[in-house]
Amino acid sequence: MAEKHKLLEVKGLTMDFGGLRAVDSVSLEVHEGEIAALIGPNGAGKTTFFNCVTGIYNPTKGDILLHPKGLPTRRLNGLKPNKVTEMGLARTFQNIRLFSDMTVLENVMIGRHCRTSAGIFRSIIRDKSVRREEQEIVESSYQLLKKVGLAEFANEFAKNLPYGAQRRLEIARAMATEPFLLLLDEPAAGMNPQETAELDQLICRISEEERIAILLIEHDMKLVMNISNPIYVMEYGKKIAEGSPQEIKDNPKVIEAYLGEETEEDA
Ligand SMILES: Nc1ncnc2c1ncn2[C@@H]1O[C@H](COP(=O)(O)OP(=O)(O)OP(=O)(O)O)[C@@H](O)[C@H]1O
Repeated sequence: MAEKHKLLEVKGLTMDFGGLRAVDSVSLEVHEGEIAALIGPNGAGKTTFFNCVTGIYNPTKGDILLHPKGLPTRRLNGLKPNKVTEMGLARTFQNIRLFSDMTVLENVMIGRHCRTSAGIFRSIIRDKSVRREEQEIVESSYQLLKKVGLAEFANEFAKNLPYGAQRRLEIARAMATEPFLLLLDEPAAGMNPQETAELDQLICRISEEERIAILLIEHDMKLVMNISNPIYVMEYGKKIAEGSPQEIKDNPKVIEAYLGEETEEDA
């Protein structure tokens, strides 16, 4: 079988906050077609890892390499978050970051703007081509809302959506930037079992139909074990295991790390 194309390659990533080493020499890869997961107990360094990869922090050490298909490799270290997004890597946040007083549709349109050509001057004078581009943004944003099951709420204020729907809207906004790799930080947090089951399906659809590779941080073990492979496990900043769901379930180091932690599955 042909080797899958490597999209993200992180080598020896280390992030210090003063005397605290939050991420300690972590390496991982995400390949085309994969839904990969990064798990670990609270405070293991997972979100810090995402923040380094997406330009929020400049890591202390290590390399973050993006290998877009058919394009040269890019080193992401130190790039600003908007540059990382432009390169095809989008993310959602653990704490929902929507524009709550804007409509659901407008929130997605903001994501699309990173792919539009009109500069500020042309946007102000709104020439014909800008108006056409805007119409296209409305249409494609609406199509994305359909994909995540939120089309009927297009004109609702984002703040009025139920929690699970707000998380789906965040995913739609990230998809609007046309990524080939999507990082989801605890997408199921705060969701009820019904919403989590729908999210499970949505993530699989994004992977299969949109051909977007996914790396997700998640505490809901049922969701992780259902949909992701490979799974990477962190504890105290270090990667302690990687493998298939079965390998991770059977790994004594992982079992040890989670002892005493109440997982969502137990809850
Ligand atoms: N900006 C920061 N300044 C100082 N310390 C930080 C900062 N961000 C994170 N940390 C620390 O780094 C460690 C890792 O935190 P991080 O949020 O990455 O863990 P996590 O695995 O995502 O945890 P959780 O599952 O609870 O979200 C923690 O000890 C945290 O307090």
